[in-house]
Amino acid sequence: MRGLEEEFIPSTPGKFKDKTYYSGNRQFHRCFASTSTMFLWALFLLALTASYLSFQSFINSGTRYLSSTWGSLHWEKQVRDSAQIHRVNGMSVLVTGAAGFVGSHVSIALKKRGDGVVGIDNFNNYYDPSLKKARKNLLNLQNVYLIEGDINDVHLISKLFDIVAFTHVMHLAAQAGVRYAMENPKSYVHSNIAGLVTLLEACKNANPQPAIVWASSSSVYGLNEKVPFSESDRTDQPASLYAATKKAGEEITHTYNHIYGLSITGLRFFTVYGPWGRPDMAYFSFTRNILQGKSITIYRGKNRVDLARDFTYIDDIVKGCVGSLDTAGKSTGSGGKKRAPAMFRIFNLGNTSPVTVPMMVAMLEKHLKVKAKKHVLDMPGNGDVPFTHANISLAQKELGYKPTTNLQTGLGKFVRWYLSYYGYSQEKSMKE
Ligand SMILES: O=C(O)[C@H]1O[C@H](OP(=O)(O)OP(=O)(O)OC[C@H]2O[C@@H](n3ccc(=O)[nH]c3=O)[C@H](O)[C@@H]2O)[C@H](O)[C@@H](O)[C@H]1O
Repeated sequence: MRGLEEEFIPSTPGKFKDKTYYSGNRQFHRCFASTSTMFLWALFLLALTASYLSFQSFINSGTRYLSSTWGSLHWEKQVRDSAQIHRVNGMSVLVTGAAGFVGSHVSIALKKRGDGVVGIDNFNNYYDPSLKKARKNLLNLQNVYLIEGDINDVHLISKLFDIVAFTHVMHLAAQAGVRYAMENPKSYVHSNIAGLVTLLEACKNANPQPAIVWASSSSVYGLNEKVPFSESDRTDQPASLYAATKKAGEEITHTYNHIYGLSITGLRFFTVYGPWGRPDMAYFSFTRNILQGKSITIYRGKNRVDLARDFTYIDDIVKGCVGSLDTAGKSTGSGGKKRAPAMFRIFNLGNTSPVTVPMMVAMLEKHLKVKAKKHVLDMPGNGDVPFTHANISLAQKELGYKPTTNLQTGLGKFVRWYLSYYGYSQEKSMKE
């Protein structure tokens, strides 16, 4: 009887011709050979995959570093560099709406004095985005990094707080404009309510929590007839959806202050104007139309009373914003929990000297040296209020706020900027 070994391994290979054995052996060899080949192939494929993956990760890290899209290493570096503080006791500020009128001015003022600034703006087309791009170029010159993104983007906002321990948030991103709310109500809810809440959630979760200064509006005084408007006056009669969303913002921020210990300062801006302003505002569109020889519509209130605004020059508003950041108390929460009561403030930032709309037009005519073609119309029921007038004593006391530019001077500066930016010609004005 052949042993097991004999059965499979011939004593003299090639001599033994047993068919059964031979074919079994061949099968064994085939089987052995194919297993080892497969093993080798598997090893080879494994090595190939490993080297491919490491090459891919090398490529990825290179691309991540070089790419400027958000989340890339290069992007993170730009954000960190821009947030770097260059003065003693400086702050690191996230400015939302930084390509906007007030946002761009505040960002530059902060950066110039050595604070760290990172801007974010969604560059929407409520008015010509090319003006926003031009403001972005100004910010670039001052080394302010401006991210193109929406405050509703939860991932982007929380990523920003992961990268930088912002000490302050200057929240100026909003859907502005009183009358446009009738055309596009949802955009007010999207930016002024949903966007605000997204931002506050990120601030609440941040560690450390930043102090927040944000733009409310004089429009919250609505149909109030008591003048001048004081912060303690009633604000429960908004005349437009814009005003209602700003008032809602005041209530929402109060909630986050109360529950999570966020330090909040709300600023009620009064019809801000000046160089690099918003083309949708009356002083701006009137200038364009006067230069183009087109007529302008001047609204008139009940009983033929002229409408009036407490027009406030941009540099004064910037001082109020910076003063608010400088005096803001720290937020007290951490890990989403309030540790102690935090500061909650609301200030009027106005000029304290209202001017009627026809008077404003007369000033523009003087600066432009062109007569306006005026078309006077009774104020339509579109959300407008007949007048605004700020009492600024609280801001004076707490922030040292003191407006220094009257409308005549401020419009002169605006017109000089307008002409240098757009020129006199109609062709250039079409850029708006
Ligand atoms: O303080 C604010 O919180 C708000 O200020 C600004 O709103 P308003 O004060 O309404 O400014 P603006 O539109 O320039 O109209 C000025 C005057 O011109 C009158 N007006 C306007 C247009 C027109 O064609 N004719 C006209 O007579 C008009 O009836 C009004 O009497 C911001 O836009 C707003 O976003 C918000 O920040």
